[in-house]
Order: sequence, then C-alpha cells, then structure tokens
Amino acid sequence: MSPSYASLSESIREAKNVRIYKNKDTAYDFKLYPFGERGTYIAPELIREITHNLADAVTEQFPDFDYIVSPEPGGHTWGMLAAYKLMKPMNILRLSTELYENYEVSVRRETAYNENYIYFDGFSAGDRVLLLDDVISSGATIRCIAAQLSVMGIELVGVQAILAKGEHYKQLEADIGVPVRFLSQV
Ligand SMILES: O=P(O)(O)OC[C@H]1O[C@H](OP(=O)(O)OP(=O)(O)O)[C@H](O)[C@@H]1O
Ligand SMILES: Nc1ncnc2[nH]cnc12
Repeated sequence: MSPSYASLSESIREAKNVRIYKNKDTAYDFKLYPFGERGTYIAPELIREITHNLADAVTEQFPDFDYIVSPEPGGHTWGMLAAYKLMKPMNILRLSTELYENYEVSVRRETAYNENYIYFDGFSAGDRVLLLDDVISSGATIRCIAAQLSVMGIELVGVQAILAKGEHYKQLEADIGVPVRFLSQV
C-alpha cells in the first residue's frame, strides 16, 4: 500500500512563519512545523503517520544498520519513535551553546539561524549507523555530524529526514556519499 502523507502535508501547509534573528543584521524566515518546533501542538494522528512512514522508509531504504543516531531536540524525538517501531537501539547527540572543554567529542555547528556544539559519546569504531533528523535545510547539521562520525570510524549507511527544505540535500548527498531520503519536500 502506498504511504499516506495527509496529516504531514497539512501540517507543512499550515505551519506559521516566524522571523528569527541570528544577529541584528541577519533575519531568517523560520517555519513552526508541529513535528519539529517548540511551542507547537502535535496531534496523535500526525505522530502516528510520521512514525509509521519513517519506519517504513527506513526498512525499505536502509535495511541493514546497527542503530539510529539523532541530534536533540528536533531529531531525537522522531529517532526515538522510529527506533522503538523498528526495535533498534539509538544514540542521541546532545547539543549545547556552551563549549565544554575536555568533555566528550564535539563539533561546532552553524546553521542559517543558530550556532552551537554537538556532543558525541557512546560510539565504537566500526559501528554502522543511520542518521535521522526532522528537517534538512542548509545541510550543515547532517554534514558536520557525518564528518565527525567518519573521524570516529563510524560507517554512515544513510540519512532519513521528515522534511527537506529546498535542494541543498542534493549537494549534501554528493558530499557525504550516502543516500539522503525524506518523507516530504518544500
Ligand atoms: O540543514 P540545517 O540547516 O542544518 O538545518 C537542519 C537542522 O535545523 C533544525 O535544528 P535546530 O537547530 O533548529 O534545532 P531544533 O532541533 O530545535 O529544530 C533541525 O532539527 C535540524 O537539525
Ligand atoms: N523549521 C524550519 N523552518 C525553516 N528552516 C529550517 N531549517 C531547519 N528547520 C527549519
């Protein structure tokens, strides 16, 4: 049976736009997608639809990996639901605006509207992982996570997202050398 994206499509269509400022000169138009952003209401039907579709897409595209890796806070809620549905373990990447020196492995991430550090722990060289996030926009988040996984000797089998914004995912896919898949695109 072909997947239904009715609730997801509606939530994307209806998402409110807010303007956020990285600094006083740089404004960014940001969408309050209910599946990704704080302060939004998410209906159980949408949770179910996204979770089922993520799990089905991963099963079809990426049948063989050890565990799911997702950054908090937008990615790991969905990583966790997909992991539960697929009965796979997961590793949650923690984020902070603070750089904790001598504390775990970190990479600096800069997107169109924010800057912070992503912390890595609990990985072993040779692990085969699937990266799952809610939104791919500039691709900076996935790109820097993939680079750090590679440094640690982790094999990335692919990337699964809920939503791709624009066409940046194509360059991302070419750069990281694994399939980048998503349920919907704006
Ligand atoms: O492709 P990119 O330009 O890197 O954007 C994608 C990232 O942006 C969002 O994270 P954000 O920092 O907004 O935190 P969030 O998880 O609270 O949404 C989203 O969860 C992705 O991780
Ligand atoms: N919710 C969002 N709206 C617009 N761009 C984004 N990039 C990452 N998350 C986004």
